Amino acid sequence: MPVLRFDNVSKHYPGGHAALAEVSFAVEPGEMLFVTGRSGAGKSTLLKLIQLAERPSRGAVLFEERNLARVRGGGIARHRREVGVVYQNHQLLADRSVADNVALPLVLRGIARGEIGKRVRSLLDKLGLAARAGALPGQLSAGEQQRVGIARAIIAEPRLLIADEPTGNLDPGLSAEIMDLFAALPERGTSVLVASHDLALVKRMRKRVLVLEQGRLVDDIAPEDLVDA
Ligand SMILES: Nc1ncnc2c1ncn2[C@@H]1O[C@H](COP(=O)(O)OP(=O)(O)OP(=O)(O)O)[C@@H](O)[C@H]1O
Repeated sequence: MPVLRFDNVSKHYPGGHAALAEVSFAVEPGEMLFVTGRSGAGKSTLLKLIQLAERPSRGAVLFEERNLARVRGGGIARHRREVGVVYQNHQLLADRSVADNVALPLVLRGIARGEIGKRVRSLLDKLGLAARAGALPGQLSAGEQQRVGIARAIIAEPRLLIADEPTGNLDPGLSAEIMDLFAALPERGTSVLVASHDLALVKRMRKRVLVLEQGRLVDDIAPEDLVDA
């Protein structure tokens, strides 16, 4: 059963042209893929539909075969807990430590304090952030901040992780490091969908690539069909 399925999805913003037009694709459990396209092609809109930040004008978005159109009220918060989100600008809480930022999704789920401490320490360790646990976000480098953002997005082991231009502010070396982190996630069973316009980086990762052009899905490229950047 796919984790995520877009079935003929179109999105028109009020007064605008089609931001997405008849887009269909499915993401399998543990799969990593990219969505790419020029500025305005519809990448962010596609991710917003998955988080229920926007609703489709036509067609259906299905999460584990549940039509998100039927998810309303308290169901929206429950759905969002199953989808981890990594933002370009981190959106970390400036007055909380790294450990507290990463712990937040577990605190919101009411998990016991001792268990939270254990899970946060173990993940920070894996991401090379153990020594920064007590630091405030403002004391970290851009790459470290992005790793904290990723840690927060994956600590509760979401079924799907989505990221919008997660390496937008980072230099090429750090971008590659962050992408490698994402690529390791499917091993935990998390599917990963990354929007990026950095074609060289996308090609280097050798994963499936969806190509959007003016809201249309014009290509769905298998890893073995990617040519070298
Ligand atoms: N809230 C909105 N209201 C009206 N039009 C919007 C809104 N959000 C996006 N659009 C339009 O929808 C289209 C797709 O935008 P979207 O942000 O999804 O593209 P994108 O591929 O993510 O671009 P970028 O790489 O610049 O972020 C664009 O024409 C954009 O102007």
